[in-house]
Amino acid sequence: MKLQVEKLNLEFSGKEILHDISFSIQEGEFVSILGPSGCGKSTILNILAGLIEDYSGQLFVDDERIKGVSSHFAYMPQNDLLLEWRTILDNVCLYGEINHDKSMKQRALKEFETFGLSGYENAYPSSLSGGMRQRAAFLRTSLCKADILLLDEPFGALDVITRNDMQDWLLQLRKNYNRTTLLVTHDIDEALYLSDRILILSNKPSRILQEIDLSKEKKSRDWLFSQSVLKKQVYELLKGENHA
Ligand SMILES: Nc1ncnc2c1ncn2[C@@H]1O[C@H](COP(=O)(O)OP(=O)(O)OP(=O)(O)O)[C@@H](O)[C@H]1O
Repeated sequence: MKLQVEKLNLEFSGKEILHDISFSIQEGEFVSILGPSGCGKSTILNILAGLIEDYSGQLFVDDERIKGVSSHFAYMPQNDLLLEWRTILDNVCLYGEINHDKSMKQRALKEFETFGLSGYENAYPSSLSGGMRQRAAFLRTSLCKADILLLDEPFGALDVITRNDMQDWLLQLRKNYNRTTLLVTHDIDEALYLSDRILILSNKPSRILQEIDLSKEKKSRDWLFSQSVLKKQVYELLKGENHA
């Protein structure tokens, strides 16, 4: 499904946060929003998830206008929000339980191996590593029958090696799961490595400074290491914004 965002504007307490943000995401595309800290990245996801309603502008999914909470989106916030008293299987099936989706348990069990969680179906979150917890949270999000995944800094709290492993895993996963995804990150490497397209935001009031199309690139860690010119260009753009 295609997402179209038209002229999003938002103020918090009279302070302009978002200024005329417009972009679209095609079916199956993986798009990242990269921007300086506090520029409004999470706010954009919160608007899409229906958690903020007092914005101006319009949202369309396949030309249908949407407002408020919509079943088109599955949202994974920064914190994994796993419930410590529920097993991993019960955690990943939480939305299925709420929506009386009886098929979810079967669908979930089939995915444990792909998500690197085999054998942990009946374990509790406290026995999982940070990376495994994020994969469990990601499995819970992707089991939702939503068209578009909204990921807010999913690997932000992980150490650099685990974070890289998770990025490698997600890139692999994308080859089989062609889900339309909008990722928020402030990690340049992560955005370059995972995205078909990157939207770079300015400082507040944020607007789109630049779009980078990477859809034709063959991604690998070696490809990422060879992108020093592009990385420098993005870094200087963001650094200029931090000092603006
Ligand atoms: N509910 C709210 N009420 C008032 N101001 C808010 C609210 N939520 C966010 N803000 C402000 O809006 C701005 C954008 O916040 P947001 O969390 O979207 O930024 P971000 O780019 O995701 O930041 P970070 O990279 O640090 O996670 C910040 O200045 C923040 O303080």
